[in-house]
Amino acid sequence: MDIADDADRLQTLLYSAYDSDTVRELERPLLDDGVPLMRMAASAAAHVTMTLLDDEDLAVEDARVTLLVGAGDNGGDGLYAGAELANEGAHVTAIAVGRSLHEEAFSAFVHAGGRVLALDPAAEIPGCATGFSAGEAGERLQAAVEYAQGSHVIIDAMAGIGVSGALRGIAGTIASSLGFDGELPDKPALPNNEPSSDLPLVVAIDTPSGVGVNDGSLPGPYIPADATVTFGAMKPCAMVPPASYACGRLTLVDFGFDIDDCVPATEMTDGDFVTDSIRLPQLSDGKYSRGVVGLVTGSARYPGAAVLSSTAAARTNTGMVRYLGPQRTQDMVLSSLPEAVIGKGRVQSWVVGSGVPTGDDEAADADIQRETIAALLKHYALPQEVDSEDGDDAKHANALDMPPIVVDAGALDLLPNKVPAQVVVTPHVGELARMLTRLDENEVGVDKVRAQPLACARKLHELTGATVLLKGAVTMVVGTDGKSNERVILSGRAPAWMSTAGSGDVLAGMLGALLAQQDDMLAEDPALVPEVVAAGAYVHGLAGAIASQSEQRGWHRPQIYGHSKKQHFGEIGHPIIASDIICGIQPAFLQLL
Ligand SMILES: NC(=O)C1=CN([C@@H]2O[C@H](COP(=O)(O)OP(=O)(O)OC[C@H]3O[C@@H](n4cnc5c(N)ncnc54)[C@H](OP(=O)(O)O)[C@@H]3O)[C@@H](O)[C@H]2O)[C@@H](O)CC1
Ligand SMILES: Nc1ncnc2c1ncn2[C@@H]1O[C@H](COP(=O)(O)OP(=O)(O)O)[C@@H](O)[C@H]1O
Repeated sequence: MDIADDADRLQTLLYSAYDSDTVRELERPLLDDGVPLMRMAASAAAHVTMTLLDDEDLAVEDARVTLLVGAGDNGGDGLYAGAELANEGAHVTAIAVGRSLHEEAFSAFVHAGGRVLALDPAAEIPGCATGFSAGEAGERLQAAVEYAQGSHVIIDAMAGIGVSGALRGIAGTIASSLGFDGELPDKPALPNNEPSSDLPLVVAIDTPSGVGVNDGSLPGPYIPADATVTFGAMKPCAMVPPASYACGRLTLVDFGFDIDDCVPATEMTDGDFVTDSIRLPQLSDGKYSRGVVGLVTGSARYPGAAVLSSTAAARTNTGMVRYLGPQRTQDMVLSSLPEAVIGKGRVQSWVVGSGVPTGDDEAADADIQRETIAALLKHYALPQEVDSEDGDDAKHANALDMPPIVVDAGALDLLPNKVPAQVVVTPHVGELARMLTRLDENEVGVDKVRAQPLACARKLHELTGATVLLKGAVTMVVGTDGKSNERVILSGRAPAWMSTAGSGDVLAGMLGALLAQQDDMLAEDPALVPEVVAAGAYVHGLAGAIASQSEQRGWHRPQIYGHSKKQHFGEIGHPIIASDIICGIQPAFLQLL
């Protein structure tokens, strides 16, 4: 990545997340130069807290603040932030959840008038009572939880990027008492990630304690935040659900990390990224060179999907759509889309399975669409073993030469075990759980996919080689970077109004169209597949946002500390049906080009 100037660097920071090891490498040269990162981090966290108090019309001198403090540097940030708030007149109490505290931050905190309550009987914190009995420890814990619940703000500094696994011990008990354990974060989908007005407000230091920092999972108890102040660069938990839903409003404190040679762990699409994936019509173009999409979608049982997917494909900057299906769906497609061509012919991409029954469906046996799809998908099967026999090499070459294909809904259970990267599978969480159960031969429940969606999408990519698009409020794409590494690109553009029947059929058609436009480039460079697919999810989300007149979205980029403008009140919008998303496609292109 070549980041030409600071504006480009900031733009990259806003849409990239780096894993904790990378962040530690990035901070090292600054720490070696004596840059006071912890003081800078703490100061930003204190300011964000004061802004939140101000928004709630609470004077800082009247505010009761509870700090939950771990023994590491995350706790150090919290204590310095607490010291600044105490110096401003707030009443700040630190609850120590570990056996020690960051020494200098602790003394700054005490010097500013902060109080400390230790919960671990074996704690060694100068000036704090230790060595109490188990019974007294239980009473202290209960008192600490009640105190925190009764305060105006909780600053969560129990653990940041140094956490390993699920929160255990006192930190785990505090998190399950004040937050959630086993439940996913949920709240009304509002524009601008509005903090709730319920007290206490929760400000997380760097990351909410208990979330999977590097994969956005929720391995155990965690405390959802109204605001998270994160340092240096985002970590994946700031953009990958469900952890991203627990971060609330994000503020990024830019330390000036040199990210030039760093590969992000996850990237989020933005409008500029998407514009690069759209092929503009050329002077010499004809309908065939602009891309022809072939669709085997809809069925006697679910005919509407044929119309939604074909119309969406036709509207997404393509030369032509060819439709294959039973007489009834053909008639329906033609009556909504007279431009469609019925029957076989050359295509630059396929879309299969939307509105087709799955193998478990009683309508599956009699469904001719499944037969057509199964026959087509056989051409994409790769040999399972690397040391293949002679015939397998030819099969391998044929599979690689096939046009890109979007495998949706009822076609997912027909996917061969190993396929090339131009095969794009588009499950929602339930479908992903079923696919993993089939391919991994272990029962994978929907709850597991909900708690660890990125890990599950990665697993499916690893098992099959397919580019995986997992649908949700934040849609995740896991594909290849072309050098045998994986690339994760997310899109959080869609408003929650888009969770409506047929929305996924529209997405499948749009993806097919974008892939058809780029088919020659994709064959040369499979690393483009996840880019084009994530761009498709973004355009789909934007079309839905335009249709629903909503400024709500699955993910909001962070505010850069010190650069933030006051947020305007965004429009929540109104309900839509999937056909409305198709009407939003043209204005979405107008906005992007
Ligand atoms: N990046 C930057 O530029 C800057 C980073 N900075 C800050 O440093 C933070 C990283 O600090 P860090 O390395 O000290 O680790 P940290 O997050 O405090 O966690 C360690 C503590 O957590 C505990 N613990 C661990 N696992 C646990 C579990 N499962 N359940 C329960 N407890 C568990 C562990 O306990 P132990 O295992 O020792 O018993 C220990 O007490 C970073 O997030 C940011 O805030 C800023 O200061 C400035 C610049
Ligand atoms: N809460 C949400 N916020 C934004 N978009 C969502 C949300 N839930 C689902 N979506 C989007 O709606 C679409 C639903 O697709 P799918 O589940 O396949 O529905 P269907 O099968 O009815 O077409 C996906 O593109 C998904 O990303």
